[in-house]
Amino acid sequence: MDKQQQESRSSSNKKVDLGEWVKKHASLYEAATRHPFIESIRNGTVDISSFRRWLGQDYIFVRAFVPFVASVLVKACNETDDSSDMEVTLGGMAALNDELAWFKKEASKWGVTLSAIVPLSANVRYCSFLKSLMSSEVEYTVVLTAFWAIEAVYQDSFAYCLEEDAETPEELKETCYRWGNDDFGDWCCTLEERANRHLQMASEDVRKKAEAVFLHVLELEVEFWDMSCVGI
Ligand SMILES: Cc1ncc(CN)c(N)n1
Repeated sequence: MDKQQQESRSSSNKKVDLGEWVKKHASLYEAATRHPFIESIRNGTVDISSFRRWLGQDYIFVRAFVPFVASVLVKACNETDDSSDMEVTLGGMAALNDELAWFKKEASKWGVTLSAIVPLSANVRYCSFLKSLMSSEVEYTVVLTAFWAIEAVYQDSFAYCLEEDAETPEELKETCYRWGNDDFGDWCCTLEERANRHLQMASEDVRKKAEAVFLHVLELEVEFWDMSCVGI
């Protein structure tokens, strides 16, 4: 075995997992999952105009998220022969169909006209980041990490609003339940396991890219919540 092979063998043996990155970057992870907007839902002081802004902007985000998830699915089919990867991503795609219908129903409940929503700059930045990840140049391990991080932030944030001591207003519980429910939590864990498996096999270079993408997702999530709160 030559030196390069030895290096690549030893890097692939190194234990990497997303839980370790969450601990390593705990303050940014916390900023994304315990944001003042989320805290305000949880303690019942949420400003309803902020909630309505979030709802309209998130509908636009989810529409941009669909082609991103489709691109993850294409990479899963091309780059791995493990059917579990395809199944977990396909499950995510199916959930997005319901999610878009849910946004329409919720928008009419809150008097938000979705066709009139103009994407705000934090949303534009996030959607263009998703687009950049759709390039065939971006490795499957990197996009799987991004996919997990994007979903995990919502799961963690909204599950927090459903904890026993939360004072989330009744009319917002359905929103929190959408991402905070246990089934979605289990699905996120499966996605995390798949991503960990690929990170474990990846080169050091790909792991570095995946970690940078994980951090960038957290920053964009913070900006997205900030955007929802402007003016309070
Ligand atoms: C901004 C954002 N991040 C994550 C999710 C969860 N799919 C979402 N709907 N919107």
